[in-house]
Amino acid sequence: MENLKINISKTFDFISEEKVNGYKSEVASHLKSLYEKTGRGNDYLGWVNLPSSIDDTELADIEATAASLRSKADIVVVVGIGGSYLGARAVIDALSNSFDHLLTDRKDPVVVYAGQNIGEDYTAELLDLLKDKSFALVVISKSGTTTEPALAFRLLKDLLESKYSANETKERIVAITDAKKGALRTLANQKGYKTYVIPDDVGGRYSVLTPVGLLPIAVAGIDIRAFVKGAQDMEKTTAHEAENSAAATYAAVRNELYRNGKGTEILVNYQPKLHFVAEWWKQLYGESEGKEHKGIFPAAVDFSTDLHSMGQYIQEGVRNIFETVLSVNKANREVIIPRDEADLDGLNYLAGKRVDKVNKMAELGTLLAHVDGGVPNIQIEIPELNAYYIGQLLYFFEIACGISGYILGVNPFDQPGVEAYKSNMFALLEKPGFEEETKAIKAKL
Ligand SMILES: O=P(O)(O)OC[C@H]1O[C@](O)(CO)[C@@H](O)[C@@H]1O
Repeated sequence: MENLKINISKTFDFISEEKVNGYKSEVASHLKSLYEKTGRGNDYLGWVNLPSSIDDTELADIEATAASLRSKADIVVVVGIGGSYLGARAVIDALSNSFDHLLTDRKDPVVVYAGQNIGEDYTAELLDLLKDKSFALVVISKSGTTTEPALAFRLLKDLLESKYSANETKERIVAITDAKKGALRTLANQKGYKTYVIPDDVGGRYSVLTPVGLLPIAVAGIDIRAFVKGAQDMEKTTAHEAENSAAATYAAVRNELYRNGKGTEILVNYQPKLHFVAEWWKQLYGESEGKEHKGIFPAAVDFSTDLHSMGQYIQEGVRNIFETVLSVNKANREVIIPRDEADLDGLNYLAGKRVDKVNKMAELGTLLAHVDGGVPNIQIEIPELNAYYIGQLLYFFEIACGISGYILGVNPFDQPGVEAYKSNMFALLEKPGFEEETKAIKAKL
């Protein structure tokens, strides 16, 4: 198997190669602090060795639970938000048929999501859908107290309980949460649900290689062993190549771009299946680096779709952006463009070529146009879209994020800023214990 590669040559019109190389000793020392767990936020570094520490028993247990849910349910609802949702969705969407939910001759249950928003219509429509369907729940919350998934879980659990016996309901719920703390842990223990533990030292956005990601991914019928193997190989390669690794290069180059006025990074894909990899990446980098009034703003686009909406801005708007392109070498499927006698659409010059050829030329043409327009470009080359390379990619981004956050000079493993909206929401909802905040916030209205 190959490794994914990084190409930063198209940044050197904007920053100096020498300067990027100058980060090497700093990167080496940050990698050392990650491996030795001595840097800032070191009580949340359990993810660093997750790939190499997952054992066969754990994988087999997850596979058995997934098999049981798959045999019972036509729809499995994954309830969670943020890091308790995005990793699973990123991998499942990247590796599933684009029209998965419409396939009728299926052997895998349809995976749908809840608790990642508080939309009442979304909730009502989901409850309507599930009423007459055989479904199961995987509820995921590290804290066990996050409002969005707790609310969705209460409603979905009620529906399950109204359809099935207490014992059958129990068989259809799996909870993934803290070993001891939180409302979800208390409930799961009381009801006797099958549970998995999110280790104390693994934060939500770094948890895709724990049962948080692995169980839903296995439920979707994806080979979690290949996914883990990809991450393991990336863990080994990064440790071995250290400051010369793809992760080290990515961390260095994006910080050098940031120091040169490029405060927004746009993650670009040309495969719509990667949309949720970008959503996962946005949380990873946004929550890790956006603090102390610092940090690159992580944005994302799906090309060529968004070339017809965002392309103008990227080409000619404020020059504070750079792009990181997820470039997939080889499409998994082949579609040949047919010849047409009349050629009224003028497409015969493409006859006999693959659709992927057009996509690749759109990618290359865009890269050159954007660089010419003043947008530095980083390319991450992924040999093909499969579980192994997605495993490599996600671990690559995680370790690069740890290094990058340390270069930036922040703690990449906390997220204190997320509490502000929660506190306001609780005050406005008059949650017990928030009486003072309620008074204060009402005075502002
Ligand atoms: O797993 P939990 O505790 O429900 O948290 C979900 C998400 O919410 C956050 O804690 C932010 O509120 C994220 O960091 C996390 O990924």
